[in-house]
Amino acid sequence: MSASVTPVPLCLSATGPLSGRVRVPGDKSISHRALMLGALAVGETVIDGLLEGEDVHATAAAMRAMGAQAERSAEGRWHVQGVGVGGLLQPQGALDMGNSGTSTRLLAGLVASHAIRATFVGDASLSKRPMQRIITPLSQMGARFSGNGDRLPMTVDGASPALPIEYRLPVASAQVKSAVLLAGLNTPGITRVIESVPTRDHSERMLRGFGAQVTVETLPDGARRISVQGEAELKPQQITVPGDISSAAFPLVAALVVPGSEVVIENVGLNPTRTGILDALAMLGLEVAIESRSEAGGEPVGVLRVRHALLKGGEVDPAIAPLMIDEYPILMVAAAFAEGKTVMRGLEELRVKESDRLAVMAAGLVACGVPIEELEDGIVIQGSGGAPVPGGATVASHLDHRIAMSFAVLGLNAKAPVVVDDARPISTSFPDFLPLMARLGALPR
Ligand SMILES: O=C(O)C1=C[C@@H](OP(=O)(O)O)[C@@H](O)[C@H](O)C1
Ligand SMILES: C=C(OP(=O)(O)O)C(=O)O
Repeated sequence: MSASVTPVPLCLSATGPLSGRVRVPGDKSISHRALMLGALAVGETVIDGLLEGEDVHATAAAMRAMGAQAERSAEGRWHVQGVGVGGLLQPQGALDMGNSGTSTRLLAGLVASHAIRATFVGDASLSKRPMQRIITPLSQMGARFSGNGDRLPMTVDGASPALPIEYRLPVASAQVKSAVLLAGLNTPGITRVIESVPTRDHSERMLRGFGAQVTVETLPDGARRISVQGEAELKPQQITVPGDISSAAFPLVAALVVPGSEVVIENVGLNPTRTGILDALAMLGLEVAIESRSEAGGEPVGVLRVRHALLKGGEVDPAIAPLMIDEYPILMVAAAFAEGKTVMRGLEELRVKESDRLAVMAAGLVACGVPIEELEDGIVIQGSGGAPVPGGATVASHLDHRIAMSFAVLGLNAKAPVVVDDARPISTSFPDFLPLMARLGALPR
């Protein structure tokens, strides 16, 4: 999916203080969902602030291939003409999901309850990621899967009518929860998902916003049961996508680790199911200041101000993992500069992201001279106490945007430059990462 077919290395080295005010691009999770639900509504949904990263483009292309229209107008506003729940058409070719797990798993849910067949393909990273987690519940709803076991390429034959199920998530995963809820939209009766641990709730919020009947109950054991009434009629919406806290985390940690820095980050989505990174930093002694809170697209938004600070090592409560799952790589970079040891556990899910983020971060940190111990489900990092880390290594990004951006940030306070072997994956989620960092004063060499 990337424009260039050869790796594009990126070299970052120690910089002076970072300063300025920046605005992060639209939230990736919310952008995918806005396109999908817009494509299932009857009429035109208008979206402002959509993330224009490769992952979201993969979703837009898939919705077009299944009959919806999704176009960007000159001023950057997206217009989606939906086909209505039940109206998705058989795509003519394979759906190319690129690097995007969210596109694949949520769209498989949509296809699962339509009388169509779709084949999903992806890049080398996505083709290694497990799909059994969606195959199990969607098969119970009547969809049939064939292809390559629980890996892509994967063909889904949707069921019509699909069967409503009640499904308890065996792993904390918003993608699996959303796949089942989206399948439930075109399923007669009520489809229910139970999650013992809360995960990002953008699907629930946006389904309600589009007029679907969604209820959330707390069960006696504390789990949440989310129910969606099937054969829903979705009403088109006007959506403003808030900025992505997962993207904001990179300039935030950059300001934290580069001496003398002070950075303001605008338009940061602060949905409580996404703000675990702020809680983790607070556990390590840093309260990030939140200024002027507002709301966008049914989600809380705020302005973050962060200054250089010395974190204190400690234990990050594993219970917050689902609320910051994508921010662990950059939190590990923050921990590399803390005073003392930081322990992060409960992170098995990191092993099945765009790369095995535990192994890849561990290898990159070791290469950059940061003492670590990799655990089965986590990592222990010995911080430098604020001093520059040695650096002076080339780190492999393994087609993983968050790994590439994390090591770019590490390079900003390293004795010798840090090279990321391939920066192309950054455009899956944060195409403007380098220009934004440059505006703050961090220029690649
Ligand atoms: O639902 C979503 O939009 C996402 C859920 C998370 O994945 P899991 O559900 O696999 O934890 C997260 O890692 C991913 O970046 C986006
Ligand atoms: C895990 C991620 O995304 P996805 O699962 O959509 O590939 C991510 O963005 O960090």
